[in-house]
Amino acid sequence: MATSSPTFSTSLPKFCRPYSISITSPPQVSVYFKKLDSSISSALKISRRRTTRASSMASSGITTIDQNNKKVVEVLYTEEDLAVSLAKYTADLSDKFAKERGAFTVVVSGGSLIKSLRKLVEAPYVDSIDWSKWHVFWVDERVVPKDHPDSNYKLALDGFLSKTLEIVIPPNEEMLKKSDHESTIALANLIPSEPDKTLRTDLQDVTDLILELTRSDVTVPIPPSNVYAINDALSAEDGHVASLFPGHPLLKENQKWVAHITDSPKPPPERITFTLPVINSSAYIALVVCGAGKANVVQAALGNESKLRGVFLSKWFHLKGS
Ligand SMILES: O=C1O[C@H](COP(=O)(O)O)[C@@H](O)[C@H](O)[C@H]1O
Repeated sequence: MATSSPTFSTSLPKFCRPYSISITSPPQVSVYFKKLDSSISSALKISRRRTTRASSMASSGITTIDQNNKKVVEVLYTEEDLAVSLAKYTADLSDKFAKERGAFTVVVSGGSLIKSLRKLVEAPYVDSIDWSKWHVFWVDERVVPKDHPDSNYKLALDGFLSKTLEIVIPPNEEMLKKSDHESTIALANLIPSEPDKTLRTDLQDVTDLILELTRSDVTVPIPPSNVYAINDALSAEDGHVASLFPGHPLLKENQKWVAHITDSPKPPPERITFTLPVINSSAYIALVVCGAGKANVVQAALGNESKLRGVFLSKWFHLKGS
């Protein structure tokens, strides 16, 4: 895993320029699903032909293994099992990064992922995880007030983060009232930094924030290699990741770290999002897919015509038959 600290200029860091990013190769997914719908099975044929190792059938579902003997795609049959597996995976990574780097930088999406992360704030993980090492970012945020039901920030705070740590989340009425682009960026990115573990509430463009973190001793550089990004995407209607929608020009953005979208096909129309090069510079990317309506997009994504253009997954959690 790379540990280099990039040199920054006022322009975009080198590793965000097209094709110069240090990224891991997309995992060779070896798939062997016994119980998939015929539509999904057919989409998996190419992968299956490439299978070099058999999958194992765990009590909770099917685990697939790549050529490096790493579990890549895990199909769970209940949402409960998915949440347990996701918690273990995340807790293990937290442990690894905390020990190796002294920090664990996590990027979360909104959506149903937050509910699926609930096991992390239950025993045994809530006590075993060193939460003080966590640095949490949002992969995308809707431009709405932070107390709005559509806010990914609020979703994660209510459903997950406020139940962890002894994080003191100072209510900041002024910030909560703001709905402008800048405040969304600032508040969408919370840093429970040591030692006070409080939320950062100053207005700051997220790019500057990342650059500051990158330069600081508090944590190791975010891109290219110490981030764990967890996405809940593949929405029924489109198959987006973060606020990057199939067919949208923003998918091709390769100069900015964070981009603004004003015509999101999924409401609300105005959002901010990490760009694909930044997402792909994560050391680990997990995709959590729940919901019957997502079957078609799963088929496309696991097949050759991926709608997740260019997202290199480390781990895919798929809830079967929901
Ligand atoms: O709009 C968004 O939706 C997705 C997924 O939502 P879900 O309802 O299908 O779970 C989420 O990944 C993203 O962060 C969010 O802004």
